[in-house]
Amino acid sequence: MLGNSPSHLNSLEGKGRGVFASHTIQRQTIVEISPVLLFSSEEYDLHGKYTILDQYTFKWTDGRLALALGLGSLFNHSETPNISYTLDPSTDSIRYVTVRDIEPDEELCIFYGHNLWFRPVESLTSIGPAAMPQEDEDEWGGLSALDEVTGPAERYTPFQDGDPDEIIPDDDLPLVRFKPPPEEETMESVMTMILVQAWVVDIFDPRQITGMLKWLKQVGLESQNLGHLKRIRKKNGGATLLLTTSLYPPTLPEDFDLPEPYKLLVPISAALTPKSLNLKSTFWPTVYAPPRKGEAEDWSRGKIHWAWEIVQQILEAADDAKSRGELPIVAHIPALHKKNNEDQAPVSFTACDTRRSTTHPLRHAVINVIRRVADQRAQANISPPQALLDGPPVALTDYEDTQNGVNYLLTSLTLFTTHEPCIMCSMALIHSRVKEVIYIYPMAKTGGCGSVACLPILKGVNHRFGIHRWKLPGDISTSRHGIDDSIDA
Ligand SMILES: C[S@@+](CC[C@H](N)C(=O)[O-])C[C@H]1O[C@@H](n2cnc3c(N)ncnc32)[C@H](O)[C@@H]1O
Repeated sequence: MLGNSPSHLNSLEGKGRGVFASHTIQRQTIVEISPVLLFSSEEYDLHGKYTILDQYTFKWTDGRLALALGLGSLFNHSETPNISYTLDPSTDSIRYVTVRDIEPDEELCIFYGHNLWFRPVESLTSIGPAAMPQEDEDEWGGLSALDEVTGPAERYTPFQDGDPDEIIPDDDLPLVRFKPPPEEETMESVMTMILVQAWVVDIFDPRQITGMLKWLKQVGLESQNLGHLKRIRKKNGGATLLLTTSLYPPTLPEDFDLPEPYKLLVPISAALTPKSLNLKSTFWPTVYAPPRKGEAEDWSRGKIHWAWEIVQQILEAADDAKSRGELPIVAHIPALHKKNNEDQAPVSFTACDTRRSTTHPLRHAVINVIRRVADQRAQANISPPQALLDGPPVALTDYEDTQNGVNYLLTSLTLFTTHEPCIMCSMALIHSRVKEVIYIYPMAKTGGCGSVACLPILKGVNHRFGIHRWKLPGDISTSRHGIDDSIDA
């Protein structure tokens, strides 16, 4: 270690030399500025790629090849880097900056890209060969053409071992929860709440109620997402039974001799305050669920593992989008399970931002992915079920137009996105009733999920969704998915 230098070299089994912190280093500290040696691709093809330098060279901003001097060539790779780096063509140098606080003797690592030419020591428990580099996509090293391509690397994924149901404490999570200020459900927000159309049926003989509740269970209607509403409303000695909020009424069991079901407007969410309970219950008996202090869903090991994999996938998809000339913004909705049909393979949706290729200013990744879900739903709903065909003729388009709530496309679903959604996209997510949003890069000037504004907590907005920022891979300004911070994602 030289003088007061923040870092020093050391060796690690399986990695060779690496750079280590000499003392505690704070987040956002420049730990190294390495001048680079630049040489042409012809020189590289003729000589460089046949030498050890091949493991240290990478593509410079203008297509030439670069070798970092100083410590720059000695940072090892990590999937969870604590150092980000910026290429500076004006000084032909690279700046290395810490992305979080660093402990003394901790190794300082950067992220080389997804196409490694070696197996990282962290992944040695997994089976299969390491991936080969692809010249155009790699940011670091391994630029020589290789003899055979052996498939993608088995990625090292934290949280994959151990009990998947174990709840992980917030401090150990790879993400940060957005904590909205405490809220009160005001009369105004209750008045602007959105109601949804539901099918109900009158039951005149109270002895039939138990039988009908059993029937709901048998046909799977009981498990529908209506936990915020009571099932039965008492009426003139009889009762009205809430059946479903689906587009079409269910076919009722014949042995009960019930009248035709009809539609009613019912609240879309539980009541947060006694006042809203009174109001909502005038539409339909509603459950009272005042928000518990600090209420937030726990993260299990299994859920983090699931999310981790998806985060890596969308980062790769953003690389792809970038290589096609699009903005490197990707949104993904995993595993859309069809209700009451568990045999159906889960469907997931991914879309990237296509503003550039379509020259259409609204083709944001989030809007594109919601559209995909809508298209899929539209296809699934193309023909009316038998119950409707048996009834009086109804024009399908009129029928759909009158259905409040059929457009709640993302109920119970999580949306992943590389960049914090802009205000337009955050509003679209509210309309779609998404359950939670996980984004990687905050957008300080345009983000609608906590940066510039937080749409789901605005007055008059009647749907809340959870917001999480993934802690990786660090600062957008130095990331490979960096975009102009005035662009709305
Ligand atoms: C740019 S050099 C880094 C410094 C290198 N460790 C050394 O001693 O010269 C890249 C090489 O380091 C090794 N390396 C870097 N990160 C690694 C990791 N996570 N696991 C195993 N080897 C790694 C690989 O051999 C790779 O070709």
